Amino acid sequence: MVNEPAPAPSVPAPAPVQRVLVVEDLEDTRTSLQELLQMSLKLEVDTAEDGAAGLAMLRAKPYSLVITDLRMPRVGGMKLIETIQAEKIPVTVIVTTGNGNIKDAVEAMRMGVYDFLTKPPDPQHLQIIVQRALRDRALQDEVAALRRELGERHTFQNVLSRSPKMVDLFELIGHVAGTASTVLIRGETGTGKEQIARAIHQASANYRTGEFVAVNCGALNENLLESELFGHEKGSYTGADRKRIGRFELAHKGTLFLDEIGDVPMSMQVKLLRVLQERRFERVGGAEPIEIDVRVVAATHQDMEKLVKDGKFREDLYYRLNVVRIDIPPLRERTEDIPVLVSHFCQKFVRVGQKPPTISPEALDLLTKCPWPGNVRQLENAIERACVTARDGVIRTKDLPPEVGRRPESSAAGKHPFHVDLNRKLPDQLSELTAAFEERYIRRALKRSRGHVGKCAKITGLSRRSITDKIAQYKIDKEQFKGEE
Ligand SMILES: Nc1ncnc2c1ncn2[C@@H]1O[C@H](COP(=O)(O)OP(=O)(O)OP(=O)(O)O)[C@@H](O)[C@H]1O
Repeated sequence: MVNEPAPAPSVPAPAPVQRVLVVEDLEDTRTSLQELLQMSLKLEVDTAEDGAAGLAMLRAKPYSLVITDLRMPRVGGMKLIETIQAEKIPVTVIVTTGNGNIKDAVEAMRMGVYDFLTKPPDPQHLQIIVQRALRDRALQDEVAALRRELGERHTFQNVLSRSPKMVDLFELIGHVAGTASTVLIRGETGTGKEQIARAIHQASANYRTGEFVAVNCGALNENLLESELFGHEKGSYTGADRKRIGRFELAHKGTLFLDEIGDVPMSMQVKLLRVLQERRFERVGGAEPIEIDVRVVAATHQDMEKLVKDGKFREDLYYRLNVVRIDIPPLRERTEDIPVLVSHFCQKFVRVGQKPPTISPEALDLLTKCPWPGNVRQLENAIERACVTARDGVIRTKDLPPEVGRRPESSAAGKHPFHVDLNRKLPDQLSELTAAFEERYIRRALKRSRGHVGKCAKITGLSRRSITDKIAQYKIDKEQFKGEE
């Protein structure tokens, strides 16, 4: 399924430069605020004398921040805030208020404004609040842009999908990106858990400047895992002849990907829980606490609730990890992704100096019907192989591995041809049997005639026209017989 692109937003796009609008009816206050912001923070600052004028300016050009008085003639600050929200204008609002009107400011805060300042504002305080508001606005705009990108393109950081379930998941990534939350990704092997973890890292404004560090928790025994995650001091155990920096430290300001989290031994689970709670740990054999700011993304193919129920995984750690949960559906539940993935892998594995191969409809049909127990990785491997064997730039059924369900014989394969099912009517079963026999016969004849329709017609005693019809009816890829005997 291909979703329609999101409609173009009807509000002005977020401000590319950080422009501020001061809305204030008292001329002196208005100009002094403008000058202060221009001089101290070098910002571009416009002014309006009331809410109506301010609104007209907000609709005409993009601003990052509005600093507005609440009590003004014509349209006051509250009305301005309400309209900004109703029209979804992407701008941050700070209100200014006289000392006696704190109640109004509190009411405005309840409506979702960023902060309030009492008049006359202290210049230093004003600078700090405005800088913070502009920084947060920039982050919000970035996340919003990212969400639009994810929603529209169905592609992010090489994660491709056309499936509505996956597109929802992209939205979730966009949301998670703006937070520091721990994420638990669940999915069968090869569904793309690590790739999604990388996408979260890349999308996170706060963490993408650091490293993406992956650890396969299932591949290491308890001691190795501890030293791998936390590092060790020189001489902390026999053989530790040098200090070693652990993965948590390497991932500082970045993302730590804990793959196969369900395999972490119980004693290590306690240690992991402590780091997640306190964001600090000591190296093995060390006493000095090391503070870290890391986003943890864990992944598993296991049923975590069952592990918890069976006493193999700590419940408290499970809840710590499961703050945001991402379930990646298996490929067989999103077959609409198969064509787009196939074409992506054809481009990835194109042979040097050649154009990426195309795929025959019969081969694509087979790929769509395969249950793919190894999911996207298995599909990737199948296409990599097919790119090598494909002739004339086309991947045909014969280029696919047998496990994808390539059946040179009857579609009734697997069942005894004379399987009698008394729960079904005889004529129905007879016509199925005839069709299965016919398909088998035609395949054999095509094989002998090396895919040549005329010769196949001679062998079968049917017309060329009938052979062509039968080939279409049974979805036979006659090209696969070329060169075979
Ligand atoms: N949606 C996708 N678009 C493009 N490539 C994908 C997608 N999903 C997975 N892949 C590719 O499939 C392969 C397997 O993905 P990945 O290693 O992320 O899976 P995994 O779920 O972490 O596997 P495992 O459970 O075995 O650790 C990778 O080469 C990855 O690039």
